[in-house]
Amino acid sequence: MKITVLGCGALGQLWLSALHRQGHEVQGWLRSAQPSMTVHITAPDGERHRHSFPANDPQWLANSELLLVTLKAAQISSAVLQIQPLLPPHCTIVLMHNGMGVIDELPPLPQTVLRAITTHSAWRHQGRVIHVAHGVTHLGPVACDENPLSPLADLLHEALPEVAWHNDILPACWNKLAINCVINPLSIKYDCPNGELLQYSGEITTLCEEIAAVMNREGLHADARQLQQSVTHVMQNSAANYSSMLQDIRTGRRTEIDYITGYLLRKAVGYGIPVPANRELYQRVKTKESADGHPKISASLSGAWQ
Ligand SMILES: NC(=O)C1=CN([C@@H]2O[C@H](COP(=O)(O)OP(=O)(O)OC[C@H]3O[C@@H](n4cnc5c(N)ncnc54)[C@H](OP(=O)(O)O)[C@@H]3O)[C@@H](O)[C@H]2O)C=CC1
Ligand SMILES: CC(C)(CO)C(=O)C(=O)O
Repeated sequence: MKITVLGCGALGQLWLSALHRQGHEVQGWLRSAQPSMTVHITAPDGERHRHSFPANDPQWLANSELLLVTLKAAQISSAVLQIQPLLPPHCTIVLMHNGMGVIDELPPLPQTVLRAITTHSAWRHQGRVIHVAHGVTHLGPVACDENPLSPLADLLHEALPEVAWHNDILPACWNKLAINCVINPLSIKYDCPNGELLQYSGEITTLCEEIAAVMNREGLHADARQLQQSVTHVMQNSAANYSSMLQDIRTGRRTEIDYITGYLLRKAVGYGIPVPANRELYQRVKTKESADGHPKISASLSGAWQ
């Protein structure tokens, strides 16, 4: 398959390399104007892969059957809208990111748009991508009436397993959102790796109760105790890791809080559900972002839950 990967950071390079090794024709789409890029991956078992890829070829884009978008949530809508007119109508666009709400920023497009979330873990270090741990990628449409594209899940699964197809991806997105709503901002509040958050179980219970209340109004049948179990499980499995949000704060980058807790707060306001513990964490992260010189919350979000 002819594929363009938009956003060639940690996750994007992982997919570029994996899809190439599976025999697909893959190019990267970069912010900087350059005709090629080199990817170095260190796999979880220590095996190393190095390969050069074409980049930014508009003709390649015009023939792409898949646009895999692996940008940070706030970067997606403007970047996709910039190149979308060059895509053929039969190209499938897959948005693979943490958080929710990006899809609402996009107008209806002629291309099919799918959502993906992943629990793979990768980070960039000295020009390399370290694939820290394998995970599961969940893929599917945000509205159940799309034509099933489960063969795409099979294709992605062959490149970088596990990939699971969902006829409705929203429950999987909400479960991941819930985990990120708890771990990411708490890791900033306590400035610690994920495992150290296990000691704040009372606070985690309150956060999960608020999140479950919003999820239930979304029709997801969430149970606060089960959510807390999932959160605890992720904290234990990633005990030594620093959350992506804490890494963003430490490296002076904009966080994804507006698409994680921010999304939850917007939904909570819409349903009239009080979520004070989550709001307190949201404001804490925004204050930290502003203190570090990051852009304040975007106009479309401002004041909605204050
Ligand atoms: N890494 C991981 O293990 C996981 C990541 N995720 C999610 O996946 C998404 C991507 O994460 P990750 O790969 O870590 O993020 P990165 O920041 O490593 O990658 C994003 C890449 O996109 C580039 N970029 C930014 N704007 C543009 C643009 N307009 N056009 C082209 N390229 C652009 C960035 O360039 P530059 O470096 O110059 O800014 C960067 O290389 C996030 O939502 C994250 O939360 C989810 C699970 C695991
Ligand atoms: C699940 C978690 C919290 C793992 O660190 C994550 O997805 C992140 O850091 O963004």
